[in-house]
Amino acid sequence: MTKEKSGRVLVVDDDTDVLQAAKLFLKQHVAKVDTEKNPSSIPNLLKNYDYDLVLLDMNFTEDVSSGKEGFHWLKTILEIDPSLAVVLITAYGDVEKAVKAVKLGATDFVLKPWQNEKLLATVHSALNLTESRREVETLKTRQKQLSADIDQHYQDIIGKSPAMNKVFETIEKVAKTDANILITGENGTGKELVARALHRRSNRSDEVFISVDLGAIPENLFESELFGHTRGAFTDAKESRAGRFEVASGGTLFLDEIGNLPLQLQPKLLSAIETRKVTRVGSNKPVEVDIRLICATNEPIQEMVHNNEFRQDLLYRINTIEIHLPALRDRTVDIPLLANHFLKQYSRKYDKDIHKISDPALNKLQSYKWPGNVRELQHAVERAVIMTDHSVLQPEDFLLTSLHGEDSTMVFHDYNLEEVEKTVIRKALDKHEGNISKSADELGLTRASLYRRMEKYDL
Ligand SMILES: Nc1ncnc2c1ncn2[C@@H]1O[C@H](COP(=O)(O)OP(=O)(O)OP(=O)(O)O)[C@@H](O)[C@H]1O
Repeated sequence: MTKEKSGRVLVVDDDTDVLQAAKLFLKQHVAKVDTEKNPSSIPNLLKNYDYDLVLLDMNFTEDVSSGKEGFHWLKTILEIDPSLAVVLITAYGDVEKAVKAVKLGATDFVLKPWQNEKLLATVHSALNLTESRREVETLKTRQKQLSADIDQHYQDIIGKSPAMNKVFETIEKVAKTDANILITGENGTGKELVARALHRRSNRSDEVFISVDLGAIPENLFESELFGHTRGAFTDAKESRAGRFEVASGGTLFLDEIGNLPLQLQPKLLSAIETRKVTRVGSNKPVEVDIRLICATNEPIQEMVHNNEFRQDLLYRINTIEIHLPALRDRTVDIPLLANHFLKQYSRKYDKDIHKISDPALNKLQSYKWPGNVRELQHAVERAVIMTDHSVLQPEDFLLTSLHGEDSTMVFHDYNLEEVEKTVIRKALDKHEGNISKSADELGLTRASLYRRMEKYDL
């Protein structure tokens, strides 16, 4: 089977013989070849037709041999389409000018008279370059769109309590610096929301925001997830893979649940932060990375340092600035604000005409302990919006597990072992507010086997 020809080439030269020779030869190898004698037609041609490569003469007769015309047209082409490859056609003796042109953005040059194989090799590599540049552009656009979609769920940070005002002030002060930030707070208090807000307001906002939940990675995969691996580094490593540090380079890396980082990996993280280099598992070659690091934890990290579970030197590195998010029960003035914000969001989403939460319902929400914090409030409002038949939400629309958030009785509908196991796991998770390490400890399981069971029971 013959390979389909690809690549659309425009050749611009005021020598008709050169144009003819180029066309005759190139049309055997690429999809389309257009030729043009007059360089001032270039802008029009680029506007009306799609090209992947322009072969451009350096010297047009009007300004013989100064090459100025060539530079001028090179600049014009790249202004119209910066992803287009431009290969200059130069005479012997013009090499200096050709080098200058490459500095100005030309992809390469060929010397006149050319050897066909050489010309073809240059054309092919220039076409490949255009293709890669365009692929990168598409991927960047796609990635921006995806990030924007994710970010939509993380837009406004709602709050007017003094504690939240302090958080807003700190965000404004530190976002534009590259300082490492540690965000502390219970589950569901908005740590990821704050991390994304910091990224969005930083000088890296056009780059990626990569979030890694260290609480959700099995222990044996930690190292390769963060630092990458080479092919064959371990049994399952069928291909080389970049770690999250490399992927996040240029942007922000958000390490959630940093307290879960195994002690033996902590020196490697410390060294990555200090040297700004990472080494893939199975490799000896460090790769430079440029990241802004934001970490978050819901564990008492100072206590972990005290118990030798977290390295003091690593903590000093990651917490240049610390932002603490208070538990929702400690900022009850924010509850009506948040509840109304979620009410608006979910009435729109589920197309329901609910315009208010009654005062008694708000009182009920304000006296609840919210062990799952804002995330739990968000789900409570979502469920109320879906289930209610009222246009004003009433106390009975909110099903809160217990007004004190600590229901310690265990009720089994039968003694089916799976049912019992599921209930016990759910209770342990509730007790430790979703903290996997603590729940696993209490249940006498490894974190990995707790994850397996949670998956099995859909918890
Ligand atoms: N102040 C706030 N204003 C608006 N929405 C909030 C606020 N705080 C949290 N949320 C919402 O609550 C949910 C949980 O927030 P987020 O994921 O940032 O919490 P987290 O502290 O990172 O949780 P975890 O510790 O479980 O990772 C998200 O949907 C977020 O948009």
